[in-house]
Formats: sequence, structure tokens, C-alpha cells
Amino acid sequence: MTLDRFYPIFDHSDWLRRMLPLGVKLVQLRIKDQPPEAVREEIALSRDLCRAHGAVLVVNDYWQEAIELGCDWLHLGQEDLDSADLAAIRRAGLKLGVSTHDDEELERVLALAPDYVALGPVYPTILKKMKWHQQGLPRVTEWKARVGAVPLVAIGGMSVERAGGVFAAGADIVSAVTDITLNADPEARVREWLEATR
Ligand SMILES: Cc1ncc(COP(=O)(O)OP(=O)(O)O)c(N)n1
Ligand SMILES: Cc1nc(C(=O)O)sc1CCOP(=O)(O)O
Ligand SMILES: [Mg+2]
Repeated sequence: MTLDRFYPIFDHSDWLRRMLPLGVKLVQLRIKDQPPEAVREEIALSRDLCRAHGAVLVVNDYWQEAIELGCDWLHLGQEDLDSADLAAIRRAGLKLGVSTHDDEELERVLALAPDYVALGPVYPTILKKMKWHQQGLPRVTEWKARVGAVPLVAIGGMSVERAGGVFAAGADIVSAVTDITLNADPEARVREWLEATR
């Protein structure tokens, strides 16, 4: 299966309800600091919305809920990998995307045969505090050479204006958060993203 080249990330199903009708075909639900019932409800709602729109939903962090709720894709970071039951995830048939930021992390995840590898932050991000400032485009090129046929997701400080250069550097998919969610007109911005990536 070929994943869409535009991969927005949202923290609530309300965003999916707004953006999926525009043509988004790959989206991550990234929930932080919510009670367990709200997390489950949000994952189930997002799963159903994505199925109705023929889009791929990637659930961030919540691997047990993703299994229990019959989801198809999961994203895990390095710390998540420490506690996740990868055998159970694979038994459930979930596809797995993973974050990487340095050589050691990349070596670790390549051994897991991931379904995509994310590299970040390619540019500085304002979404969360990170140990890494920015990887830069040469690092994207290096990562693509190392992951080979595995799809490479570039994340961190992404914008429509930067996407072309990031694809040219070797990324297969570009993922964005605040370029959309903090935009004065998020729907219009998503339309620009779709035009730039199709
Ligand atoms: C596409 C994509 N890439 C990287 C991340 C970050 O995952 P992680 O390092 O586990 O951090 P949190 O997002 O959980 O704060 C991601 N979510 N998606
Ligand atoms: C969630 C996340 N993970 C990253 C990583 O490098 O692993 S960067 C990032 C934030 C991306 O948000 P924005 O598009 O607003 O910069
Ligand atoms: Mg995580």
C-alpha cells in the first residue's frame, strides 16, 4: 500500500471531521494528557471517520487501544517502544511507523522492520521541546539512503513552502501540525497542502 505524501497530525477527532472531506488520506491522531475514556472515544471516532472517507488513520502512542479498537496503523517513538508489546502489535496486524532522531535510534528501528520511518525535527518545531534543534535537508538525504524502500516521513517545522525541498532531499511523506492548526484558515491551508503534494 502506498501512503499519501501529505500526513497531517491532529489532537482531536473534530479536526478530522473538518479535514477529511477536503481529501486528506493519511492522518495521525496524537492525543496527549486526556483521561482514558476520552482517549478511547477519540480513537474510535477517528477510526470510523477515516474509514468513511477512505483515509488511513495512524494512532499515536496508544498501542493497546489501537489493537482493542481494531485500528490499522500505529506510530511509536523511542520511549514508546521501550514499553510496547511489539509481538502483540504485529499479531494484531497493525502497521507500525516509528520516530528517529539519530543514528542509534535508526539502527534500533530498522531491526524492527517498520512500515515507515520518521525523521525529525527537520526544521525547528514549536510544538514540543526537543533535544534536537534541526536535522536539516542533508540528513533527510542520508536517512533515505539508509532506509531504502521503507517510506521516509519528514517532520518538524514543515510548511507548504518547505515541502518541495524536503521531497527533493529524499522524503516520501511530509508531516505537519502547527502549519495547519495555527493557521488563520486551516481548511485553506490543507487545500494548499493537497495541491502541493498531489
Ligand atoms: C510522523 C511522526 N513522527 C514523529 C512523531 C513523534 O513521536 P514521539 O517521538 O513518540 O513523540 P510524541 O508525538 O508521542 O510526543 C510522531 N508523533 N509522528
Ligand atoms: C510530534 C513531533 N515529533 C517530532 C520529531 O522530530 O519526532 S517533531 C514534532 C512536531 C511537529 O510539529 P510541527 O509540524 O508543528 O513542527
Ligand atoms: Mg510517542
